[in-house]
Amino acid sequence: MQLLSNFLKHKKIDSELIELIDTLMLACKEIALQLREGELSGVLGISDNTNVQGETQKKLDIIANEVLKKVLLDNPLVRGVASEEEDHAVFGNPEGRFLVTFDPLDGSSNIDINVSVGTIFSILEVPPGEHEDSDSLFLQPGTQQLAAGYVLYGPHAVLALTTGDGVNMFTLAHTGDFLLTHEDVTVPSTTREFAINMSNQRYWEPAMRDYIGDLIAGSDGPREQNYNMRWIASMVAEVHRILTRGGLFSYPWDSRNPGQPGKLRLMYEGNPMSMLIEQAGGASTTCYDRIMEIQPEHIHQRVAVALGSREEVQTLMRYHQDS
Ligand SMILES: O=P(O)(O)OC[C@H]1O[C@](O)(COP(=O)(O)O)[C@@H](O)[C@@H]1O
Ligand SMILES: [Mg+2]
Ligand SMILES: [Mg+2]
Repeated sequence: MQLLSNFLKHKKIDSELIELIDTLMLACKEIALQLREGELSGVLGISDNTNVQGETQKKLDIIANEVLKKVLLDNPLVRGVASEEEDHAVFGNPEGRFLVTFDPLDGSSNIDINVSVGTIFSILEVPPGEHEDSDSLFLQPGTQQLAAGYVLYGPHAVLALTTGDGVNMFTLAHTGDFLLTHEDVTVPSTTREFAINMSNQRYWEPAMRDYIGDLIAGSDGPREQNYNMRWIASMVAEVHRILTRGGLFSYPWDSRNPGQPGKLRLMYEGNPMSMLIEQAGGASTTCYDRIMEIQPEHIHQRVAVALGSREEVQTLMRYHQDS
């Protein structure tokens, strides 16, 4: 089985990008180790802090964030990083070529119950020209991403990676190497499985209520077939399932926070997951528009998300367009 860096060299990926991905994986391996020890290393539970989005930070949110920040900023290729857990972007080498955004630990409500969590990342290039260090360097649409991926810390740790030429998966071996385990992953275009937090149903737009209502009606409704439902409350695990066997995942706008486009974050969750899903032949939208074409206005911007098997996402969009 091929090593991650050999595979990327073989694919003729830019050597600096390979070096950056290797650096990211160093951090993810460290996070995987901390997670493995659980209660034994005293890393479970909540901290006394809240992040910029007003969410209580788990101890492991902070640890994962610190590991990624340190390892990445030690690499001179990195100009700066933006994290879900930091108020503003943090900068390293002024001559660095790359910008990295990350959700250090996605699905952190699952840590204490020993259910899968993950690190989601996106790699951008510093735009041409002279720029001061500021959040605005990161405000590029998802179409500008050079690479994106996640490491899912499940029963085994697995990296899903795209550098803009398909999606490949690598499993973390006991030797500490990521080895190629799935090449050219594709999302089936149709599905009978959906993932959404049904407890928010009464807050959704009528179009979303109608769409999900028709899935639930199954063979007795207009879709004339039965659908199954999953909700892990860990986007990284839901996307991994979709990359593995298809499906539809949505965290839509809801009226609990009417002024907020959605719960998930554009730069740390929406864009990287959209790039992976699109590169695997799926679709990723806000229910109305392609996520990767959104021009971000601030780094912590939120977004409504509906992604997965292409034909099912198109059906969901038709419900919204017709409403
Ligand atoms: O608890 P809810 O409202 O169902 O939200 C679950 C969603 O929130 C998230 O946990 C948000 O990510 P974080 O854990 O990084 O804040 C997603 O992974 C998941 O899809
Ligand atoms: Mg998250
Ligand atoms: Mg998180």
